[in-house]
Amino acid sequence: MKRIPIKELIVEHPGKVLILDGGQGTELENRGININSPVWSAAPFTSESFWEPSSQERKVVEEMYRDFMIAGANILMTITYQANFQSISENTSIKTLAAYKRFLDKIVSFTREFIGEERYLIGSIGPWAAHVSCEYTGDYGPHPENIDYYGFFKPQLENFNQNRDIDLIGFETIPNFHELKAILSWDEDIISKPFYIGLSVDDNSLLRDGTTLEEISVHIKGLGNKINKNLLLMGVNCVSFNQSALILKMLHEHLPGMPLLVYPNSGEIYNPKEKTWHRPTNKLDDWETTVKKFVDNGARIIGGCCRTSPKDIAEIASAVDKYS
Ligand code: MET
Ligand SMILES: [Zn+2]
Repeated sequence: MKRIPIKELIVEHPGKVLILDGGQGTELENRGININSPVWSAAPFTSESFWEPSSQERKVVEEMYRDFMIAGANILMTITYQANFQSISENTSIKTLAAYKRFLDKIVSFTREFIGEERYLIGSIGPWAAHVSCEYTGDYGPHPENIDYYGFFKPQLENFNQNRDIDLIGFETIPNFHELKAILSWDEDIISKPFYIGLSVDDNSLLRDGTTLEEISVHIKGLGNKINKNLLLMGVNCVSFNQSALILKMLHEHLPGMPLLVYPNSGEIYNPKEKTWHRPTNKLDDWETTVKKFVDNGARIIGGCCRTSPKDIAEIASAVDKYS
C-alpha cells in the first residue's frame, strides 16, 4: 500500500509513531565501507563503480537498508548527511551544480527504488558543522552570525524540495543557535515541503553552543504565525542515549504542541581528531523503558543515530508497538 502524505499522518493520526532507521554512516562503516573521507558516508556514491549493478559497495548499502526494514523501520534516510554542494564540489570530481543535481537525484532514486513506495524517505541534510567537523561543539568561530547558511544549504535544499521521492527534509545535528535561527527564518518558498530540525544537544541539555532549550522555545514561540508552515517536527539527534529521555521531556515541556522526533546515538563518544568512538557508557535503561518515555513525551518519530544498528531498531520497534 502506498504511504499517505507524511503531514497527514503526523497531524491527523496523533497515535501513530514512525520507526526511523539507525545511523547510516556508522552502520556502513561497521559493514566494512570506508567513510573516512571529507564527504563521509556519501563517499561510496561518488565512485562510478557504485552505479554498476554488480557493485559490492552497492550491495552493502542495500543490505543495510534491508536489515533496518526487517527490524521494523518504516521511515528511512538518504545517505546525504555530508553531501552538501560545498563538500562535494571541493572534494570530488563533481564540480558543477548540474552534475551535483544529477548526483543527488541518483542517490534518491536508488534509495526510493530499494525501500519501495510504502515507506517514507527523509532527505538528510547535515549542518554547516559537518563541513568543518564541529557537530559536538557548535563552535562556529568568532562570527557565527555572519556565516551564509542559506548559500550553504541552498543547492541540497532545492534538490530535495523538488524531488517527489523525498517525503520529509531533515536538518540533522544542528549545534548552533545562529544556524537554527537562520533555518527557522526561511519561508515556504525556501523550504517548500515538510521538514524537521534535529538539534545537537549535550548531556546538560544545552545546544552544543550553550543555548538553553528554553531560549530556543522562546524563539520559536516568538515567530508566531510567521513560522514556516512546513515545519512538521522538532527534535534531537545524536544526543547520548542515557540523556535522551530527559532532553526530550524538557523539549516537550517547552513546546507542548509540537510533534517531536528523537534518535539518540549509542552513548559512545566521538573523537573527531582520531575519527573513532570511545568509552561505551553503561546504558542506564534499556530501549523499552526509554522508548516509553519518548512516547509519553510527544515523540512521533523514533530511531537511532550514530553507532546504533538494526538490533537497536528492532528493540525500538517492539517498544513502540507496546506503548503507542
Ligand atoms: C553525526 S549524526 C549523522 C546522522 C546521519 N543520518 C547518519 O547517521 O549517517
Ligand atoms: Zn549521529
